[in-house]
Amino acid sequence: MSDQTLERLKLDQIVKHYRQGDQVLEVLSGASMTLYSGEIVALVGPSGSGKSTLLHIAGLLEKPDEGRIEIGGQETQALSDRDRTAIRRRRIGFVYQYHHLLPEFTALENLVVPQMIAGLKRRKAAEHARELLKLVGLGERMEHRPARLSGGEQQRVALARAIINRPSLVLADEPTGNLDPETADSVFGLLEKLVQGTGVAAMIATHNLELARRMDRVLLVEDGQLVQG
Ligand SMILES: Nc1ncnc2c1ncn2[C@@H]1O[C@H](COP(=O)(O)OP(=O)(O)OP(=O)(O)O)[C@@H](O)[C@H]1O
Repeated sequence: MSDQTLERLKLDQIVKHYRQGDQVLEVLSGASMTLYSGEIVALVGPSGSGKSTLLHIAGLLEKPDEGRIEIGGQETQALSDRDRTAIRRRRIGFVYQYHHLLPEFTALENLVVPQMIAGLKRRKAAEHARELLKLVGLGERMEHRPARLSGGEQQRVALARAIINRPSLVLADEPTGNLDPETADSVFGLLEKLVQGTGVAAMIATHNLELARRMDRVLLVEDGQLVQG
């Protein structure tokens, strides 16, 4: 099997309810999808349709009420919380609308920390972080804290952080939602460049339909299900 056909994420008949007072809200009612190596897929749908919920479930941050999740061919339902965390750390990179960088740390340190948590020595981690920061165009800004970076630069660091431990899956929730159209475009271009040829698969929730059209596929959350757009 070629790398391009490897399953990175499989969601099968995912059901998720939330309780709101006496009411039960069914957000996902049998959502299924498969994401293959090398694909960048857009996740679209109206506000409140369940995009973030789906990403949280795919990223093993939340459990569904029903359904199966496979990450890289591995079933996850029966795993302990500890094993779920291990998969999340090793295999999944997250990007959010707000960068979630550590504010007291420089751009460089923000990339060093997750690598050290994954077991790398500081020197090796710093070397790798420098290389990646140069690649994302921040070679001159490595020692800046997030507050001293522009919104676009912060998201470039956040993207670099998401892929620094070489995940096989990147999940992004409105990664360009806070950016002006031109910066959004360049941040998305960077994401494309970073995952191209690496075999990483990415699923990106967005309200930006122009951006969604540039991706390999569009999935629409509609009535709790996923429909090919
Ligand atoms: N922890 C929670 N408890 C109760 N209800 C929740 C919870 N999380 C989400 N919801 C509800 O589930 C629905 C789906 O929310 P979700 O954030 O997944 O939508 P979304 O498509 O990502 O929206 P947006 O585009 O506005 O970010 C919403 O009605 C929301 O209020």
